[in-house]
Amino acid sequence: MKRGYETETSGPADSSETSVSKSQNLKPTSSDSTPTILVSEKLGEAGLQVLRGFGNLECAYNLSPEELCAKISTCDALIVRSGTKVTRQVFEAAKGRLKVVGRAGVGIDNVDLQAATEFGCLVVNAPTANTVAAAEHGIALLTAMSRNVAQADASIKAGKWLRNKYVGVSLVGKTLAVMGFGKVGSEVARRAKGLGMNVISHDPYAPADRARAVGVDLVSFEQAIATADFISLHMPLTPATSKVFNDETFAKMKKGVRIINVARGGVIDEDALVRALDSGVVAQAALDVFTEEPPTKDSKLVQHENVTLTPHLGASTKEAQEGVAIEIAEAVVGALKGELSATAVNAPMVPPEVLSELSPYVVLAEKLGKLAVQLVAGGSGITSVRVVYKSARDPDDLDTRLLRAMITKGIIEPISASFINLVNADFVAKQKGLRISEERVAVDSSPEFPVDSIQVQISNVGSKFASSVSESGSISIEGKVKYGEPHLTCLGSFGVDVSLEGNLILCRQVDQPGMIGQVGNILGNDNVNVSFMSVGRTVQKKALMAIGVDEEPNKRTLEKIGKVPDIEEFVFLNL
Ligand SMILES: NC(=O)C1=CN([C@@H]2O[C@H](COP(=O)(O)OP(=O)(O)OC[C@H]3O[C@@H](n4cnc5c(N)ncnc54)[C@H](O)[C@@H]3O)[C@@H](O)[C@H]2O)C=CC1
Ligand SMILES: O=C(O)C(=O)COP(=O)(O)O
Repeated sequence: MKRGYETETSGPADSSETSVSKSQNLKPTSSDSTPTILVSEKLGEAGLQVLRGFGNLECAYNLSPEELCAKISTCDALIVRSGTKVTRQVFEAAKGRLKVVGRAGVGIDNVDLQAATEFGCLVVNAPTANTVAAAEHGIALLTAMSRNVAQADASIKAGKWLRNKYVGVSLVGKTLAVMGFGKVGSEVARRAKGLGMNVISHDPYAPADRARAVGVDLVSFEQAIATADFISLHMPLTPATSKVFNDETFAKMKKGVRIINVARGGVIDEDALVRALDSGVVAQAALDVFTEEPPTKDSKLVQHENVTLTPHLGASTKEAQEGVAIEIAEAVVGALKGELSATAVNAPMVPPEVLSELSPYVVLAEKLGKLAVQLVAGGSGITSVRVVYKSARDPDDLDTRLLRAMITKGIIEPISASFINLVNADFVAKQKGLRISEERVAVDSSPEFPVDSIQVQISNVGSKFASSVSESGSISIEGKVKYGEPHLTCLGSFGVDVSLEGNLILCRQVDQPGMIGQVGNILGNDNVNVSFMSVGRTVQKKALMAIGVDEEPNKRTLEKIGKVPDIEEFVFLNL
């Protein structure tokens, strides 16, 4: 029982729904790396099948906030509808394990997106599969309200036959204002035109030609509310739309206006709506959504004779729920596989083709970040990073968000406990006072490749390997992708060619014979396997030796290298 209502054990029913136990573990939870996906509200079977095929699926409905918090640290993904509040406490309780929250529907106002972003948790939604269902429900409420269907039904069941009391109003020729001309709003408009209504719309972001194509004029907010006989709400709940229908705006409406809300309860000040209903400014309201769901049973709004109510059923058709379930299951599985989702809500969307092309550069970017930070004396105190992308492509053809995020990850992860991904990279960088500026330089190479080279410069810091400092005084490293693998190609003013993998010893020495042998002997004698060696020179008779080693040499071995005469400096780097 919630707020005095009887509720189901699961979400809104469809005819195949059976009673579901509070926690239905559909596959044994294992301690292996198979991801665990928690579904906290009723989801269509087709989506559950997709999830079962991928991970350990746990369906646990009607969890209290405390129960959700207790469970979440064992879950890699959480799938919700509108009934689960995914608060900051949930992300905190997840202790870093929760990688993705899937909202099986459109509105994400029940997910704390800021907290999700801070914790590096991706949020995806299913934005298209319930559009028609919501639009049809809007039309159902419009017609039911105008003909008093719900009230008349209740009265006849109460033994009354009231043919005069429930005389309705006609829709044809009336003006409907659609507030929010998005996916649902435009479908409502189309259907209302079919009913012979004159449809206008207010949406500050909708293109006028898209509205015109449906025969709808976009008008100002004031004009919409002042001229409409019916107002149907289809905008998201945001700080800008919260309680946008209030005493002041109700006062500007045509007396006797009728309001339908299939969007979010929070866009209406519900107390003001009761006042407007009582004064007759609003003749009727039909509401599918409420500020608090469920609303209190004895609230004036719920009990008002001129209000028709449904318990957030807009998306609840069999067809929509199957569609939404598949859409969200695929998005969540994709995210758990590390793919970027086309329906990400708190991360840049990178189309799959761009992602596959950038993949090797993503690895290079992270390695360069990781290498650069290890060259900083003390490893911290970094405030300013400059990234230069050399590319033959038009700047508009190069999406660097992913590369920047990976450089940030490479720089921050070795020096902090933060877990960084595409979702939270910019947030964490900002929080740590790290300013990352980017520059694109056009080069005359093949535009077949998105990037020719990436240079990472860290300024205003000391370096533990002076050779990495360029003439401008910044630590500077540059890398390229060669044969699909990341390579370091420039360090300070030294040109090098080193595969960026495993562990690396960099030594600067006087350019003379025998140096490679001496260092190689030390490593060999101490059982350190050398995977490659490469030497780069400068004109000043200086050489830079890069040695790849399979494992980290112990302190004594490194000391021996440092004592080799003519080795002027060296550094061990873990990539
Ligand atoms: N009752 C239910 O079960 C369902 C409710 N919804 C809700 O319906 C709403 C619309 O969903 P969709 O059409 O899929 O989203 P959408 O994103 O396609 O459309 C929303 C539209 O609202 C517009 N908008 C934003 N701020 C506005 C403002 N201040 N004034 C007027 N318009 C504004 C946007 O420009 C956009 O065109 C959402 O709140 C969603 O959560 C959606 C599906 C089912
Ligand atoms: O998709 C939306 O925004 C909805 O409001 C649908 O909510 P539901 O998934 O039915 O709880």
